[in-house]
Amino acid sequence: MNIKIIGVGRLKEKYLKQGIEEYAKRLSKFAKFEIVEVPDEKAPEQLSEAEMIQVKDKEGQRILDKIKDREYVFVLAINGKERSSEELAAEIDQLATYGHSDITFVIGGSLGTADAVNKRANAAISFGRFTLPHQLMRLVLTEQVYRAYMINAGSPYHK
Ligand SMILES: C[S@@+](CC[C@H](N)C(=O)[O-])C[C@H]1O[C@@H](n2cnc3c(N)ncnc32)[C@H](O)[C@@H]1O
Repeated sequence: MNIKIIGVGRLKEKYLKQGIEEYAKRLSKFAKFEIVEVPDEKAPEQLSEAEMIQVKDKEGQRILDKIKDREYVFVLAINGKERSSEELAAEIDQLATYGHSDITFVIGGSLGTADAVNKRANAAISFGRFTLPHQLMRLVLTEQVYRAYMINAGSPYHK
C-alpha cells in the first residue's frame, strides 16, 4: 500500500518534523509512506473573497498535479465526515481489499482547499469542528494513519 500526504507549504517547525518522522518510521513497516509538499501561494494578510479563491485555486492546481488517476483521495476538511479511528482503519482495510493500493490524503493551505480539489476527492474527513493549523494537521494525520494500521494489526497500541 502506498500512503501519501499532500500538504501546502514547507514544514519548518522542528518539533512537528520530529513527530512526523517518528510516525513515518513506524508506518513504514506497513506501507510506503511519503509526504509531498506543494508551494504555498504568497499572499497579503487581507484578501478579498475573489483573491482568496484565486490563492486556493493556484494551490489547488499544484495539489492536483501531484495526484494520479488511480489514487483514492481523502481531503481533510472541517466540514467533512467525522470518523472514529476504528472507522478509518476499517476504511483503509476495505480500500486495500478492493484493490486500491494508492491512498492519498490532502491537507489544504491556510485558506483551505479549492473546489477542484474537493471535487477530485473520493471522500472528505473531518477531525472535528476545531480549526487546526495545516502543519500540525500533518502530524495528527500521520499518527492516525499509523494508528489505523495498528488497529488492523490487532495491536494493543490502540486502546
Ligand atoms: C487552517 S485550515 C483552513 C481553514 C479554512 N478556513 C477552512 O475552513 O478550510 C488548513 C487545512 O487544515 C486541515 N484542517 C484543519 N482543521 C481541520 C479539521 N478539524 N478537520 C479536518 N481538516 C482540518 C484542512 O485540510 C484545511 O484545509
